[in-house]
Amino acid sequence: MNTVEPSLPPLREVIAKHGLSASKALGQNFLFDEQLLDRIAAIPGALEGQQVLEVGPGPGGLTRALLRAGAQVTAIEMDRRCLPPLAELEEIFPGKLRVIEGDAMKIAPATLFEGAYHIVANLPYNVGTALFTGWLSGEEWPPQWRSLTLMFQEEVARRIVAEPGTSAYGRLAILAQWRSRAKLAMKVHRSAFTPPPKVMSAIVQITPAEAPQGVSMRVLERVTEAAFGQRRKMLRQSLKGVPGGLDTLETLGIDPQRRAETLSVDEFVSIGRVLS
Ligand SMILES: C[S@@+](CC[C@H](N)C(=O)[O-])C[C@H]1O[C@@H](n2cnc3c(N)ncnc32)[C@H](O)[C@@H]1O
Repeated sequence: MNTVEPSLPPLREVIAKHGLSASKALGQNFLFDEQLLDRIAAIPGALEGQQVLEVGPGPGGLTRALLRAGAQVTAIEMDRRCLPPLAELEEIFPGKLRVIEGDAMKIAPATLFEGAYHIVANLPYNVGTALFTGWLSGEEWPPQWRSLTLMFQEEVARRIVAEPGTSAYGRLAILAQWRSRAKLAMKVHRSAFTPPPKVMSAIVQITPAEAPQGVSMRVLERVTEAAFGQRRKMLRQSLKGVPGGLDTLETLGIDPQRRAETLSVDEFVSIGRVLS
């Protein structure tokens, strides 16, 4: 890792110099603690020479940590006010940072890279879950990305890594776990952010695993949508509207009196396989 980088001003100075008052509408909560940022940048593993997509670099705190780790960073930022501080970072790390002004919701990462890349982001909360589900929903598997390291509100992070039988377990857990490994990598206290959000945050790390054979994403989504759409109801009620749903439970020997949250990810995959 490059531990010494030329004359990087403290992030608080960067914010002051460029008048970057945090915009609530853009979900801006900035991280200034460089040690914390370095620890976040270390979660994906060695990044030396690796391509990284960062969504929402803001004034560039996480960006500089990724650059220090030796990554080749592409950053998508919507707020034009953040472009000058990011341009300064480009000068300090020549050829290592590409900044794209735009809405990450409208840019397919695959169009930005040849070959593998990692995604690392302190996500804007208003679009975080939508971006995340988009990255996990592609038909192509393994995807072009090698890992996702993403900051969420802790409650959302817990839903992503949730286990069956818990109230947090639902569609997000199944989406994140049926062909990936998902783990809670770090909790981040609200006081680490400026301004501090109302709730705690946590970082999840996702790495692709082997996709189970014979199951389509679309069918699995239909089943989990129906099952968790009425999560308090028994499966015999909630899966009524899914053609072949009740027969599939019988075929697989799954008790129709069970509720969605008691089914393991593998059981959902088995249902999806029969219906696919
Ligand atoms: C929570 S802040 C994180 C800032 C910085 N990475 C940090 O950790 O201090 C989220 C950032 O995402 C940007 N942003 C919000 N919506 C976006 C979108 N749709 N596409 C790209 N960037 C977006 C915001 O302007 C903001 O800079």
